[in-house]
Amino acid sequence: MRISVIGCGYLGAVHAASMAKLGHDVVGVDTDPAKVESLAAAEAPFFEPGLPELLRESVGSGRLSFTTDTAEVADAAVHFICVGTPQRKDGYAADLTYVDQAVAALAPHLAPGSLVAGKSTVPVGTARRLAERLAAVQPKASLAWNPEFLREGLAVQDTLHPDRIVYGVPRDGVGGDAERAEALLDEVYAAPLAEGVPKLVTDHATAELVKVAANSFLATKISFINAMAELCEATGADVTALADAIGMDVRIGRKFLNAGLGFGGGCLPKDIRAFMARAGELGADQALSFLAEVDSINMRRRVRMVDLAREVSGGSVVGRRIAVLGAAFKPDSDDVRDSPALNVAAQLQLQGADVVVTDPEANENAGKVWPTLKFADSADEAAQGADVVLLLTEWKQFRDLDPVTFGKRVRSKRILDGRNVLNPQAWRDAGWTYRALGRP
Ligand SMILES: NC(=O)C1=CN([C@@H]2O[C@H](COP(=O)(O)OP(=O)(O)OC[C@H]3O[C@@H](n4cnc5c(N)ncnc54)[C@H](O)[C@@H]3O)[C@@H](O)[C@H]2O)C=CC1
Ligand SMILES: O=C(O)[C@H]1O[C@H](OP(=O)(O)OP(=O)(O)OC[C@H]2O[C@@H](n3ccc(=O)[nH]c3=O)[C@H](O)[C@@H]2O)[C@H](O)[C@@H](O)[C@@H]1O
Repeated sequence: MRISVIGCGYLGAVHAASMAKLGHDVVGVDTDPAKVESLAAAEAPFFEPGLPELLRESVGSGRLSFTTDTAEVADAAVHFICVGTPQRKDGYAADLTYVDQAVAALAPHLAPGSLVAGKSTVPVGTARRLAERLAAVQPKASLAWNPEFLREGLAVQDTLHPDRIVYGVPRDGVGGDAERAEALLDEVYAAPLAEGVPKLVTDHATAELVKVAANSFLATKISFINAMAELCEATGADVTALADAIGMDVRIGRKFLNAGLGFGGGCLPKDIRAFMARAGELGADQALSFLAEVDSINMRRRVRMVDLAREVSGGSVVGRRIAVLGAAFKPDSDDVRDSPALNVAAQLQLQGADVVVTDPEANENAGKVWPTLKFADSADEAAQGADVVLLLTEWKQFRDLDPVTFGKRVRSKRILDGRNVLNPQAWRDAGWTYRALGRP
């Protein structure tokens, strides 16, 4: 089947390469010529485990190509919209400029009977609005919403073997032929469906809501445990033991109960804010008022980490050498969008600390956002002469640090574990002052 993928960033590049892996003939479209050039040369423009191998295989075999010209995808049967929907600069709402531009560029090239399948995360109601616009240009095309649930760092595996596949198909006469939309998506996802991945078919609005509801639930789970961490800090209790204990209840589950510096990235923070903004537009703002609390609990963790760094530095960080381990918003990614680690590093620098950051993959991206920070190639190099070390992104190489040998690098053995991943006893036994969020 011939497929186009419009927007080849963290989501689209992986989707395009994975669809080619499933045997489809795929063309990726992006307005960024440098990204297209890199992908066309089978080079991943960002770090994502497994993506380089997929690109090499499918670009090499000719099943996957990339272009900046939307006209080249006119013969595709299904067009996936994967462009960005960032937070608007003037508030919480999602910026739909890229979605609107992508659909406007695509519409004149749509073949009768083709399907536009939105994957970008959008405010509820967007699919209907786009369907009305498409109908005016190519009434024989259909539009579905097919939200994506992949996690960065595990994106290839999540795309090829998802937990579920959701189709939002036209149900009220707007957006074309529901049966055809479902049949085309079934053809796209024939391999995972044959593996037994559950499929849910619903209307546009429900599919749009499923995506933001899922991300809101995940964000709420993280902020819940971080609120418990605040209580633990006030009482001397241990949030990691608390999470283990409540997580053993199968109704609760242990996943996404890792307390620490909280959530960041290009999705959870902006998605909960866009959801609140949309609820407000719909006159249902009260329904989501709890998400404002989820957001503020999350942002408080960053402030708390800066306060802790100041506290262990004797009341001020001015002139202190601080080594920050991690810049990406999570391990196994080079993404620094709304990264808690980078935010803390920058706050400490603004307060007068001499900050050296190291991240196995994200130094370059972090340097573009905060060019005044210093960067090191390894934890050992960053820690040279440090007064305090902060572990803020839990890459394996940081989790595995040996407190004895690592202790030889620093000036003062003080470590703040922003992700609760180190063994406190082992670090204390090696002479370190160990502090963490939500742990005594
Ligand atoms: N990153 C992730 O893990 C996931 C992202 N999503 C959603 O997917 C969407 C995309 O997210 P990311 O890939 O992270 O963003 P991104 O910023 O990495 O990629 C967006 C890409 O779209 C391109 N683009 C912008 N306008 C275009 C146009 N008119 N035509 C063609 N290309 C255009 C940009 O150049 C960029 O390469 C967002 O709505 C996001 O919420 C959903 C699930 C997972
Ligand atoms: O819409 C999206 O883009 C995606 O957003 C998240 O995926 P992602 O942002 O890649 O990463 P997560 O693994 O969800 O982590 C998000 C943030 O939460 C933090 N986190 C996660 C889990 C936890 O227990 N504690 C915690 O602080 C991570 O450090 C990270 O900063 C969702 O997990 C995906 O299902 C969704 O598709």
